[in-house]
Order: sequence, then structure tokens, then C-alpha cells
Amino acid sequence: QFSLEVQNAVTAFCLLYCHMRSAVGWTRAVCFKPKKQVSVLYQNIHIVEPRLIQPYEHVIKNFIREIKLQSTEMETLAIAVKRAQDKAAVQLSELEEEMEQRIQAAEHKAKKEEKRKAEEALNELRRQYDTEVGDLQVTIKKLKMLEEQSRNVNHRQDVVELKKRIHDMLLENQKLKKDLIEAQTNIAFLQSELDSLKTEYADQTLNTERDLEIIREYTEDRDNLERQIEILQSANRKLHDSNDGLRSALENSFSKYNRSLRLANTSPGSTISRSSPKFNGGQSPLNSRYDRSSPSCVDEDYDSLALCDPMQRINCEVDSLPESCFDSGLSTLRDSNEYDSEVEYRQQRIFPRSQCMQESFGGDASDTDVPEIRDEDAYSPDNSNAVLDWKTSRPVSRSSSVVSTRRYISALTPQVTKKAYKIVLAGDAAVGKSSFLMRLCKNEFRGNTSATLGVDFQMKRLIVDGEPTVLQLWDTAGQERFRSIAKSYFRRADGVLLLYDVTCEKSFLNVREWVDMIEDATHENIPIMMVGNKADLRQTVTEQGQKCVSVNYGEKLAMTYNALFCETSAKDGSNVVEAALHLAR
Ligand SMILES: Nc1nc2c(ncn2[C@@H]2O[C@H](COP(=O)(O)OP(=O)(O)OP(=O)(O)O)[C@@H](O)[C@H]2O)c(=O)[nH]1
Repeated sequence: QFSLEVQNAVTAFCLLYCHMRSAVGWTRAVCFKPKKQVSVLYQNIHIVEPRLIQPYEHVIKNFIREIKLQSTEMETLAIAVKRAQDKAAVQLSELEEEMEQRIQAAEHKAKKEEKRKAEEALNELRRQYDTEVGDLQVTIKKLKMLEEQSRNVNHRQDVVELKKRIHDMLLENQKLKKDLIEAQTNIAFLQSELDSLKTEYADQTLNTERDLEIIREYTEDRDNLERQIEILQSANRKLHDSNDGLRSALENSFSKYNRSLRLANTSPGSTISRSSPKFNGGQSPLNSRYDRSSPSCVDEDYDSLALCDPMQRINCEVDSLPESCFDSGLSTLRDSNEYDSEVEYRQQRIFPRSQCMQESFGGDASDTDVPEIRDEDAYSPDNSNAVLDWKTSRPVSRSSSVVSTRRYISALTPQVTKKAYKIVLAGDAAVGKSSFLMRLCKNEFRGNTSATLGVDFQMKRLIVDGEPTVLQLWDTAGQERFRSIAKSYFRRADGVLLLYDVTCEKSFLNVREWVDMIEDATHENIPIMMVGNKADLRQTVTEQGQKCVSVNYGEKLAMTYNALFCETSAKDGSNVVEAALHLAR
């Protein structure tokens, strides 16, 4: 009986279990056979150990009670779930209902809006229609009026006349159009002619300006040359006045020279050769040193000067009289800034050569001194450029000696050089330009140099940054009266070596004047190398308590003018080549 009760409980449990499974949604079949197992277990216990039946039944009872409790709970849960489901269903239906209501409201609103818009569009259309109808009615009215008018004006004659008038007017219109086109064409022609005339006029103006510029340059050159001639002539006159003895001696030597020259020129196409009387003693006149004690030196000097010194050439041209040849116009007159008067200056600078002259002829030695401008480099045959490159601004007719010498030199093949620069040496008198040039070209220094008259010329070949370069160096005279000549040389210069004397403040102060002059003369900015010369004297002069121009001042001034700067000494040769190289670079 008890086992039956247990069996029923197990059966109930199984049913509950199945019910729960289905409620939870388990689909997988589970092999669970408790009923059979319980009965088998009961029978086994009953057979094997009947003592255990009671505790077994007790366990089963508890188990059944527990199951019942679980079952009740499950049922309660199931009811709750059901309730929740019902509630959710109610809420869902409520929501659905609400949604439906909202949709309906939205639909209603949209419909209302659409209707309103449609009504508005309809009203607009109606308005347009009314307006158009009104316009049409007006047009119809007008047409009717026109119809009526046309009906009234429908006279044939009037129409013909009108047509004729229209035709006439059309013809006139065409004619006017034709005239207009013709006039426009004429205007275009005239315009093009005017343009070409304008271009021609502009060209002519340009040419005229150019011509004027050239004329102006020529005039300037001519003025300069005239001034040079005047200076030389005045020097000439001084020489004439001061040295009669010298004149007669030179005349003698010149007549000798003329004779020899005539002999030399008798053969056609003659050139000056080393066997020429001028080259006596196997020494080229170009290389010979100046020796004032011998009268024949004047001839040699004259040739050399005629070749290289523009002043001398001009002098030759102007004064083709024999006197002009020995009256070279060269003088040592010098108005240094350091000296108040020429006489004073002359007294200060006495040269051996002039001493020799004084001794021989008792004249004013400084007035008859000749600048030493001969240079082996410049006048040796392989340096023909020195002569060939020299150009005066107007053609020079030469005396026979000069012509023959020039022919000889012109026959030489000029050396081809890559770069050539015209460098002008400028600065106050006695600042050491000639000495600088001599140091640069000959690596020599002579304590007593003569003042430059007009312009001296030298050539210097340098290798600048690996490139062979020729410097045509024009040494201008520093004296005030030669300023205009110096100025004319700046115009064609590629660069300027502007010297001042570090022991002479005035020469430094005058640098500004020189720079202004250079800038005036040149159209474009040419490079300037500011050179403080005689640096070797600074210490001695300072020790004597005299003032010197410091390096700082020189540098500052150079910086002001954007110029290069260095200090040199022509005496010991320091920085001389470097200055030239730097400028050439
Ligand atoms: N101690 C020293 N004396 C110099 C130096 N350079 C030139 N002199 C001397 O200064 C004097 C004038 O030198 P020049 O070379 O004739 O001067 P310059 O500038 O050519 O003069 P002008 O031809 O009149 O313009 C000469 O007595 C030279 O010996 C130098 O570097 N050191």
C-alpha cells in the first residue's frame, strides 16, 4: 500500500516535471523513468535489506512533500507568469491602440495640411487664371479696337504710300549703314597709321636721345681732352720759359733723332726693330731705364710715352712741331693735399733725376721731371695688349715714330685672355698710387717717384680663382687740376682702387669726395676697393706723435659705401696683390 502511495507520488512528480519542462520550453526529450526506477529500488531494498524500507519510505515521503511544495510553487509561478503575460498582452493591446490613435491623428493632420495646401494652390491657380482671363479680355478688347481701326483705315492708297515710305526709309538706312562701315574702316586705317607714326616717333626720339647722349659723351671727352691739352700746353709753356738750356740740348738731340728716323722710314712698311738707332746698345728703349744725364734718353722716353701715355699722345697730336716732342708736357707739378702750395710741394719732393737736371741745366727740376711709366710687362712684344687696348676717345694722327712703333706692335699676335678688367687707381696726390702700381706690376718700390701727369697705364696678369685675368690698370693723377681727366676714366672702369694715405688724414677725408666723383661718373655702381696705403709708416708716425687713420675708420667708411677695404704698403708689398685680386674677384 505504501509503495503504491510512493508510486503515485513519483508519477505526480514526473507529470509535474514534464509540465514544468513544457512551460519552460524544453523540447529535448529526456530519458527519465523515475517511476520504474523507484519501484525497482523499493523491491530491491525490500529483498536485500527490509530494515531500510522505513528510512527509505521516510526519504521518499520527504521527497514527495518537497516535490509537492515545489509543484505548488511552480503553479504559483505559472499563475504569475500567466498573469504577467496577460498584463503584457493588455499593455500591448493598449499600446497598439494608442499607436493606432496616433497614426490616425497624424494621418488626419497630414490630410488636413495637404488639403490646406491644395486649397491654397487652387486659390493661386484661380487667381492666375482670373488675371490671365482679365489680360486676355484686355487684349481681345485691343484687338477688337485695332480691328475696328483697321477696318476704318483700310484705304489702299494710304497703305501704298506707307509701304513706299517704309521702303525709302529702309534704303536710307542701308545707305547710312554703308557710310558708317566706310567711316569705321577709314578710322581704323587712320588709327593704324597713327600707331605706326607714334612708333616711328618713339624710335626717332629714342635714336635722338641716344645720339644726344653720344654727342654729350663726345663733347665731354673733347672737353676733357681740351683740358688735358691746355694743361699740357701750360706745362709746355712753363718748360719753355724755365729751361732754355734744356730746350737747345733737346733740340739737338731731336734733330739727331729726326735724321735717324728719316733713315729708318725710308724703306716702305718699316717697323721699329731692335737694330733701330733707338734700340742702340742692344737694349730695348721700352726696357731701358730713364737716364736724364744723357740727352738721348728724351727720344727714348718720348717713344715710350707716346705709346703708353694718353697725355703724351695728345701732346704729339697737338704740337707736331719738333719742340712738342721734347716738350712732352710732363711735369712734376703737384698740389698735394699735404702741401699748401705747388712750390712748397716741389721743394719737398726732389727726385734724383730732377736733381740731375738741376745740375745740368739749372732749371726747375720738378717741372721737367718725367714719370717713369715704362714697363717691361706692358710694352714687351708679348704684352701687345698694353698698347693695342689703349684707346683715345678721338682718332689720333701720329708722327712717324709713333706710327712705326705702333705698326710694329700691331703686327704682333695679341694674346688671347679670358677676362680683362679696366681698373682705375684713384686718390689724393702722393698717397702712393704709382708706387702701389709699381709694386703690383713689377714688385718694386722706389722711394722717389714723380707725380703722375694725366694718366699712366700698366697691365697685370693674374690668376683669379683659377682663371687667367688681365687687369688694365690706369693710374690717374691725384692732383686737383687732373680731376676731370681722372673722372673721364671712371666712366669706362670696371672697378676702382681708391687709395688714401694712412698717415695723412686729409687724404682719408677726401675719400668721400672721390667716391662721389666715381658715382657721378658711372651710371651703374662699380666695385670700389678702398685702400689705406703706407701702413708701414703708421708706427713711426705715431711714435713721432702725429695722428694716423686707424683701421677701424677705414673699415667703417668702406662699409658706408659698401666698398671693399684693406690696408697695404707699397713699400713692403703687404696686401698689394691681395687688394687687386680681391677687387678682380
Ligand atoms: N713708406 C711708404 N712710402 C710710400 C708708400 N707708397 C708710396 N710711398 C711714397 O709716397 C710718395 C708718393 O708716392 P706716389 O706713388 O708717387 O703717389 P701717387 O699717389 O702716385 O701720387 P700722384 O701720382 O701725384 O697722384 C713717394 O715718395 C713714395 O715713395 C708706402 O707704402 N710706404
